[in-house]
Amino acid sequence: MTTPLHFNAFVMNTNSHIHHGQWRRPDAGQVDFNDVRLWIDLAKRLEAAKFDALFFADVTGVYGDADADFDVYIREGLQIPSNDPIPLVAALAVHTEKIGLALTSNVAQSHPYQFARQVSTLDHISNGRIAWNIVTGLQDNGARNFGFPRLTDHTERYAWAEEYVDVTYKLWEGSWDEGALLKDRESGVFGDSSKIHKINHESERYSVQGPHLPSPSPQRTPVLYQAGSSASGRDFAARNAEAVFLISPSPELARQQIEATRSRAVEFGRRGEDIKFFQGLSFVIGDTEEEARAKAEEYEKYISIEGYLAHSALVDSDGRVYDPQTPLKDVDTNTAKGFGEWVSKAITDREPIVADIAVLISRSTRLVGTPEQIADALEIWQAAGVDGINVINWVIPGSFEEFADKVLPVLRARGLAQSEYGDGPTLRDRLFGEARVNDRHPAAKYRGAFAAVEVGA
Ligand SMILES: Cc1cc2nc3c(=O)[nH]c(=O)nc-3n(C[C@H](O)[C@H](O)[C@H](O)COP(=O)(O)O)c2cc1C
Repeated sequence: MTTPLHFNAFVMNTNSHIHHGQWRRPDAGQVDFNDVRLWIDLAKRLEAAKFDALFFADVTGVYGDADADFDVYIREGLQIPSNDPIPLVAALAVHTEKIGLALTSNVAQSHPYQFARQVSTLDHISNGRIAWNIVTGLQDNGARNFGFPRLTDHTERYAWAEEYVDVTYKLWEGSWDEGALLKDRESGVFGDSSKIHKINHESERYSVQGPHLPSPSPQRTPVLYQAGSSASGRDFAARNAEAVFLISPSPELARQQIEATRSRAVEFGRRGEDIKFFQGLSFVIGDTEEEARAKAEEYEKYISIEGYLAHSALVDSDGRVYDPQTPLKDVDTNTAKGFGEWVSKAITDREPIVADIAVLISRSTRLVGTPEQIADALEIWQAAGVDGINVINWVIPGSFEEFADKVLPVLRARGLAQSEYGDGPTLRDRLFGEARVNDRHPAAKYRGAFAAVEVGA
């Protein structure tokens, strides 16, 4: 039997998120991202199309060298200006009923006590539809905005994330026992203090006494997303993630990453199927192949070479984005060496230039074709182990509308997309068949763990 794929709409509360330059198109609604009505309208459309979730990426500063100027980012509207997804998700929660709402939050940007409280509040407001994309940052500027001299060392960032999630797991899973909230008007007892516990957490960075202020929300722990690809990132995912976000250049490479992460998860006492993998893809859809190709060419006219280079931090030693015409052999960058090697392999009939990198990035996870051809390609991704797709947009809302109107019906006919939301009120119910993290997840060990600790101890 065919299993339906899951579909998320991948967005950011900004003008230019992934496909830089497209905001100049006349149908690009994302220029009005400050207007909450854009997002409410999008969330409703996605829910009508039975998308699993609306997924918000986020950053804590600008890309590139923290000491360089940032005029490229401003000119392009490239993730600046950008708004915080958390209050936006609250607004979307009250205008929708079923769709999951995923937000990104960096461990450096807020204290875990405060963050855990915000998430519990959102999970209450949405009746259990919140997911958290756990990130550790990619920007020196993003670190400096929170009082750190630079981005913390890579391995250390993941150690920090482990410490951070540990605090939140204790608050979400351990601080309140089941049945602690009584709301008993007769007896005049609102909560049962014998079932509510301080967590007395002490670690290198955090000291948190507790108890958690909110009462348990439908999911308690939100659905946990993560996107690390390095060895330490993968270990973190194998231990903690319930969904992993990939931008793999091919199904075969996705398969390798999925298998490696799943077998690592088993070493940590979890099961391979405890983690779902979402590949990021963008789509150019035509009624015929020719129409799709023509549309792809039209999108390419709007591509901002400089935008892609700036986003991928292809900058010189002074932190400046390279001139697009620079021969690749003259590039000396610390930041994006992998891209150079990739382009040199792809372009062999002439001298590759910096602009080639941008074009290749824009095409790397793009599927161009008829709805049938796209469905065929998605079957290949699914066969590689992918459970879902994060649909990356060119324009909002058009890219999602087109996908919903043209591709989803074909996928449904093949059993590859859901026609209705699954049972259960929460996002986790619909992904995993239960509202709470399963017993193999590290958060689960805190259930009841503080019950023996005397109140006030
Ligand atoms: C599809 C995808 C989406 C991501 N979204 C964000 C994001 O919204 N904010 C962020 O700070 N980092 C984001 N990242 C970066 C990851 O959190 C992570 O730092 C990056 O993949 C490098 O992984 P590594 O640290 O294991 O090498 C994203 C990465 C991928 C692949």
